[in-house]
Amino acid sequence: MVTSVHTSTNAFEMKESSLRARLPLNTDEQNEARLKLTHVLQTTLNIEQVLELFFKHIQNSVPMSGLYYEHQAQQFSLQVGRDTPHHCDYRLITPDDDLGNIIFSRGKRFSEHEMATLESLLSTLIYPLRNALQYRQALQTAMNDPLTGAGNRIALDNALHRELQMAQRYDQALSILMIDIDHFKQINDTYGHAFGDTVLKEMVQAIDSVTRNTDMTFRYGGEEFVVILSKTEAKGAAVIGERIRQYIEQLIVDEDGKKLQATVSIGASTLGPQEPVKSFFGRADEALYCAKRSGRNRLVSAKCEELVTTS
Ligand SMILES: Nc1nc2c(ncn2[C@@H]2O[C@H](COP(=O)(O)OP(=O)(O)OP(=O)(O)O)[C@@H](O)[C@H]2O)c(=O)[nH]1
Repeated sequence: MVTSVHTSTNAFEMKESSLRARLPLNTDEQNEARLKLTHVLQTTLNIEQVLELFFKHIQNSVPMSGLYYEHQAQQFSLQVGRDTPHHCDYRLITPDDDLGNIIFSRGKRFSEHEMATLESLLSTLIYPLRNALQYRQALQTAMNDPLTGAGNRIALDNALHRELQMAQRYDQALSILMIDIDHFKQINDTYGHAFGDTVLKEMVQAIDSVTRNTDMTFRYGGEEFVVILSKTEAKGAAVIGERIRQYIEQLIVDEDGKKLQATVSIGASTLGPQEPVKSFFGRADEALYCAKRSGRNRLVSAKCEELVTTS
């Protein structure tokens, strides 16, 4: 078992006065390293790339085996390199923002001088990191459905093309589930639009609670959702689809004294060899249509073959 040894836990604040106190001598070499790093980090807004570039370039000044970064509010974390027993961690704070935590690790202790050098180099990371976090947040806002938090249609389109390319390049299975709430118009008409919105939100939570973290949920239309199941064969898609159907069937949406048990119809499709995205998606849509036509509250495969029937 590897025991973690914390060399130091520090709050790194962007206050020049407190920073200067711990800086090592300002040699030309260090100034050059900081200047170079500043230029390199300005070349991208992608947060993964910013952290990878930072890790790569600080090796010349303070060699280490790994870097772990985490930003709780954005639910983002990244490990670059390997995690080893000795850690040195910093909370990155500016007067306006909390930029998360960064943990450096390696096989031997960090000396005081090395920590001072790290702090000096960290000052070059602050603004590129803040910009990358803001960019990531803006992208997420543009890609998410504001009501349910699920990915929106643009995100679905991007993810479908990306997953299809990956599946074809690495010869991996790929399936999708198209899920539609049954008689949703009637739910809205009977209980009101606000309650209908709550049902939509709870559907996404229900889908997310029974699928893996790597599965992705999107709101495709009003009351229609798509789940992308990477590395999943038809059999696996049937198991997950049926799990979602059963979970939702038993779920009671309860708000302001109104109670409802909704059901969903699901169409499943598994990617065929060399199949274009349009056909893959279209087959799931047809399967969903079959599920609706044959009585709702059921899961149907792309070939209109009912996988599980509810009596
Ligand atoms: N509350 C709410 N309703 C929405 C939203 N978007 C779409 N809808 C409603 O979803 C309903 C969809 O109705 P239909 O397409 O007829 O489908 P359905 O009633 O579910 O019937 P089946 O799918 O055949 O079971 C319409 O009444 C839309 O107004 C939304 O964001 N919130």
